[in-house]
Amino acid sequence: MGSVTPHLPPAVVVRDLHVRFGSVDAVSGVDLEAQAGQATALLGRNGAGKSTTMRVLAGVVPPTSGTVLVAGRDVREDPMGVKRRVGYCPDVGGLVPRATPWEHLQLAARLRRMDGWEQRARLLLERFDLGGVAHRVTSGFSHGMGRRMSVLLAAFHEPEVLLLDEPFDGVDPLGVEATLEVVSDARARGAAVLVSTHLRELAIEACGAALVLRAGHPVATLEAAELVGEDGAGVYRSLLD
Ligand SMILES: Nc1ncnc2c1ncn2[C@@H]1O[C@H](COP(=O)(O)OP(=O)(O)OP(=O)(O)O)[C@@H](O)[C@H]1O
Repeated sequence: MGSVTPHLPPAVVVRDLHVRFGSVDAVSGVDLEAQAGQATALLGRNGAGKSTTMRVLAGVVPPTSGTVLVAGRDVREDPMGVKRRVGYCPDVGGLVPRATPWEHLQLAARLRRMDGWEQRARLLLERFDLGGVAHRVTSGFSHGMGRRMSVLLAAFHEPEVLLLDEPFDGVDPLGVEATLEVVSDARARGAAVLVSTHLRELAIEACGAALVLRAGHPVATLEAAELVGEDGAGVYRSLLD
């Protein structure tokens, strides 16, 4: 009998997710599966429900209803377990204004008991062109510098599931390149990656598949190839209208 590859459960499973804030239905009926080694984009206009979905996956916002499993943990039953297994770059905030990049990485390493973290910290800081400001408090950072630092911090501990919410927003080409490398490295070591963005072209570069949301509803699941070029732009526009 030939050898059989063991069937791994998906790293992320979302079934019929609903999130309601008062009278606002932020997310309505989202289904999603992400496998280890895959990157999936969450695409959609402002207010489509991308960040809310990411916050649920990060264990920060509880689902109103539906099932959400991240790295085998149920976000409702074990949000701390989820937080331990993900790396989350929120769409805004996430950095301590009075701490330096080095202090952020030092604290993350201590909390996660990472050995020999200094070399990886230095490498990532150089990759994101933050080596020169490693010891400057982040309160003075530009928007793009803050974005780059948030992506770096999310990926630093090599999480099972990497969640990047608007990682390209206001980021220069070098930062975009570094972020694409981080996504590619994470996939290569078997992490599942989710990238929320409204930038179709960067979603295609970073991810193999995309879930398009409109007003909280899932409207299509596409292969990245279906979104390429003029034809892809047309497909995307038609999904948003
Ligand atoms: N804490 C909250 N309280 C009330 N409404 C909220 C809250 N968070 C999100 N919403 C609403 O939920 C909807 C989805 O918002 P969300 O931030 O998830 O969209 P998004 O796709 O990430 O948008 P953007 O591209 O602008 O970041 C919007 O109508 C928003 O106003």
